[in-house]
Amino acid sequence: MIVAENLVKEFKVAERGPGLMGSLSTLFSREHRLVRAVAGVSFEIPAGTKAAYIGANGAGKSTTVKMLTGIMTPTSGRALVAGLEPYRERRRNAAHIGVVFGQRSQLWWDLPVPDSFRILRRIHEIPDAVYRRNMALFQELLDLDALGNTPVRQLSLGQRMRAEVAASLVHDPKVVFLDEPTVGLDLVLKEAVRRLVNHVNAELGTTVLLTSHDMGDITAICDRVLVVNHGEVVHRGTMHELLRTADTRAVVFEHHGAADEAIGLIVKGLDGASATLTEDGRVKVEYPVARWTARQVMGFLLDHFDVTDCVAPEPDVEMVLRRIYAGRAAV
Ligand SMILES: Nc1ncnc2c1ncn2[C@@H]1O[C@H](COP(=O)(O)OP(=O)(O)OP(=O)(O)O)[C@@H](O)[C@H]1O
Repeated sequence: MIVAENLVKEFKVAERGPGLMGSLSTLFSREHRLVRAVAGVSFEIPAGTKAAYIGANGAGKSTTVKMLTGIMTPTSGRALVAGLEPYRERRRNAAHIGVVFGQRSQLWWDLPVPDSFRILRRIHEIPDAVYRRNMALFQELLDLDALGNTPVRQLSLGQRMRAEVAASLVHDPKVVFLDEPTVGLDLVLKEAVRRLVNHVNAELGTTVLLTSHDMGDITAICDRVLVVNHGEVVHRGTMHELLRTADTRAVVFEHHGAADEAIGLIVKGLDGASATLTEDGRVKVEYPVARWTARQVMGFLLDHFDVTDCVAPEPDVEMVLRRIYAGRAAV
């Protein structure tokens, strides 16, 4: 449904000297450098998939999404969304995609939210039954009525984002691009947006591409993950596969005996491992996977302690991503 084939986007940026004179000379300068925001990205997202497109600030996510939504033309390579090249066929493409861009609004700035929806209904020629069904769903989950007749420009960020997410879905698009869709929302509304996106995906098979720094959004919505770093995709797969790239694993256990003695013994016996006391009085062992297998660590614990309970928690997704962003892991 969404295909990126070796997508590249370069920007020509004027070289700027220091200080005010530097800024002024930029106006006349012929010195430019090329910024490679997206450096040959390829991926395929099948219909009905909910994919996360994640990466550090400046990694090239928004630029990729701008090419996929037709706002920008690639320097080279090709994008296909539901069979169309978005930047060549912007109007046809707009009919079957929905977009939320944190900073850009698809609503009419000087009009109240209900007016924007009436206009969108006309533009997309949305059948009555579809419009009514969707507006009822948005009301139930996002309480759009509460936004009243305030012009969009006077809404808070969170209020506007509720309307933006609804507007992106009002015409039953085949594909929805969500760039930071829960920014500014409180916990209850974040949850509502996640439910809405999951609902339309389950009911209508809507393909979702989500860009977010909010790990809660990613784990609650996405079944696939693409991680981009310095303009290139460095990981693709399921969330589980992403977590398996962690270079440390953890085991948390309870035992009959003193925790501080256990901690000392573990640090001595398992080279490179750390052991800490958890808030609820259990011992957490973190070990490098390059040095120890789970079997060896479990064997050590069972040999040395009278273990009464033991769990192996999933690696922390933020820790895994920090490592990838820092350039120490490319999968
Ligand atoms: N119009 C532009 N002109 C020049 N450089 C640009 C332009 N747009 C983006 N860039 C540069 O391209 C790189 C990628 O930017 P992009 O906005 O795609 O990153 P991002 O991954 O979406 O970041 P964030 O998480 O901060 O939103 C950055 O170095 C940015 O400065």
